[in-house]
Amino acid sequence: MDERVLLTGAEGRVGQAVLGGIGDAYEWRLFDRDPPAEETDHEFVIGDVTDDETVRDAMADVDTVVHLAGDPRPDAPWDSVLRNNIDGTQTVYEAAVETGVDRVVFASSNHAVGHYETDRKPELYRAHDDYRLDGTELPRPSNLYGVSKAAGETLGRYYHDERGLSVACVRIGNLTKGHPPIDYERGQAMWLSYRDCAHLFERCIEADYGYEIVYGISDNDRKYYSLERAKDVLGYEPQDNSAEYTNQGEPKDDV
Ligand SMILES: NC(=O)C1=CN([C@@H]2O[C@H](COP(=O)(O)OP(=O)(O)OC[C@H]3O[C@@H](n4cnc5c(N)ncnc54)[C@H](O)[C@@H]3O)[C@@H](O)[C@H]2O)C=CC1
Ligand SMILES: O=C1O[C@H](COP(=O)(O)O)[C@@H](O)[C@H](O)[C@H]1O
Repeated sequence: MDERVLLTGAEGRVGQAVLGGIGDAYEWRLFDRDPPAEETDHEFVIGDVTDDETVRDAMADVDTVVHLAGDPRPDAPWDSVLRNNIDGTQTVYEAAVETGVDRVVFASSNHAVGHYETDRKPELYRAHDDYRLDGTELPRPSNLYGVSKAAGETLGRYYHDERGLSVACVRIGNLTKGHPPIDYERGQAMWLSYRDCAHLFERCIEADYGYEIVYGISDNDRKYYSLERAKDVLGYEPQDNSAEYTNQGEPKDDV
């Protein structure tokens, strides 16, 4: 509870999953350009992540930044990802080193490596296929949004190597609440449940590391992302598996 954590993009889906699971575990300062939709007990800063002064001020006395704010749309246009994702992320890293923050956890995406799927789909989405990406591969973005996420990872590498910041980049799969994506093989292979999401970000706040790229998915039978690095370095222990649900999202126990 002594650890003070700044959460950018707190009002979004990932932010709500994190706060729903580990909202009581830390002293949070929430940050979003939108005001809170519901009353919150946590400190809340309304601001834009491209505004360096507001971002620096929000980092006062902060130990860790969980940086989620950005445009999450796979089809987002260049001007939006350039501003919200690339400029915003550089602003966050720079403010972190200037204010003495220990670590930044960056929300990267499956779309940073989407083109590894091109010649392997749909087979790699299936449980019998043992092809795995493990985080050591070069980016192969599927869109300009994925390019912006690869840029965020590279900025993190620079701020770690040159400025000594600890950085964990989580290539998040497909976060959905309650059950895996319906009728969508790709989404089921990279499903991240809400509780596994909260637990993974808790591990990113707690573990010791220099610079890491890990995959953020549940322990799905169908997976094509390795979870070894997240388990070994962060101590990630996922609880959920999309194979426990039907293609329509019903728990198999109930069917
Ligand atoms: N939801 C998912 O399955 C995945 C999400 N991600 C990444 O996780 C992060 C969060 O995604 P979601 O919660 O799904 O998106 P979301 O759209 O639900 O939430 C994003 C939040 O960031 C805020 N925001 C956007 N631009 C901002 C700016 N310039 N300054 C301040 N606040 C800003 C928005 O107001 C919103 O509350 C994003 O960076 C996204 O790229 C990555 C892979 C999968
Ligand atoms: O990065 C993201 O990825 C997920 C999954 O991508 P999809 O193309 O299979 O839907 C997406 O839902 C999310 O909005 C995005 O931020």
